[in-house]
Amino acid sequence: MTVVLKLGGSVVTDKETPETVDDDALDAAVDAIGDAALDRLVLVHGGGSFGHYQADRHGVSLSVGSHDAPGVWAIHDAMRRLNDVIVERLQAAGVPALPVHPLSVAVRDANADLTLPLEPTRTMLAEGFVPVLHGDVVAEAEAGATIISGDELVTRLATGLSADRVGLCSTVPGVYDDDGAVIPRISGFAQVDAVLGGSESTDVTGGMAEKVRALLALDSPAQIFGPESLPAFLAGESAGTVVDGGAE
Ligand SMILES: Nc1ncnc2c1ncn2[C@@H]1O[C@H](COP(=O)(O)OP(=O)(O)OP(=O)(O)O)[C@@H](O)[C@H]1O
Ligand SMILES: C=C(C)CCOP(=O)(O)O
Repeated sequence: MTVVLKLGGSVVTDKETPETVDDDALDAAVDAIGDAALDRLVLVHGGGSFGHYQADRHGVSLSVGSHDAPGVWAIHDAMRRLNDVIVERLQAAGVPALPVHPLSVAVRDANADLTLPLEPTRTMLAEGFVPVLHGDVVAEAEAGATIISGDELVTRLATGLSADRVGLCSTVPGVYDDDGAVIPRISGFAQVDAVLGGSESTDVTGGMAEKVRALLALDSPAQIFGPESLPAFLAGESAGTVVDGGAE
């Protein structure tokens, strides 16, 4: 059973304060992951107040690249430092976590199509490690370097590793409808187009709308849920909103 789980940057950082880890939220997530002790778990984390802040500052986004090496490095460095904290906390809780930095392995061509070699992640999994990837900057032909979101990594990993379960843990308990109630199941974008806004704070990768779009493109159902439902997701229960594009 292969599980791909993204810890939202909004969950593990204080998104309003640049480069600040939300220690309590991260510790709670790490405890849940440690308690679940899953066999084949791949983790991805987002940028929160680390990557998005730096990306905004240096004018780099999913579509706008940069050739400014110090700027590109500042974005990567912020993400790497957040990744360091997450890997260290996981290891301290007994989880055999190791980093996989997308900048060093992934690339986009001149059409912005992504190549993400999965061998490092696959081999780590086979050897009993828990690979921890993160939203990052990647080299892009004719554009310098652009952002890759944690959500895009999740969909690539889910497909490439034939994941059995996919979860996005965000700050909200699921995708809200017009009345603020959690929608139990989304099977097509038209169903939610009107209610899906972007993220409330600095977020260069599109917030909830892009999450739903990305998950709808998967073959298997995925779940969007809040931190309170992380133990349930890890236990194999359904949590938050199920996004099931295969049912379309
Ligand atoms: N209909 C909706 N239902 C739920 N959340 C919504 C909706 N529309 C917009 N949002 C916003 O989407 C946010 C979640 O997206 P965001 O990109 O911040 O999540 P994340 O993955 O946790 O963070 P990051 O992108 O930093 O990793 C919520 O905090 C909320 O403000
Ligand atoms: C902004 C950067 C570098 C990463 C974005 O990843 P996300 O928070 O998953 O959208």
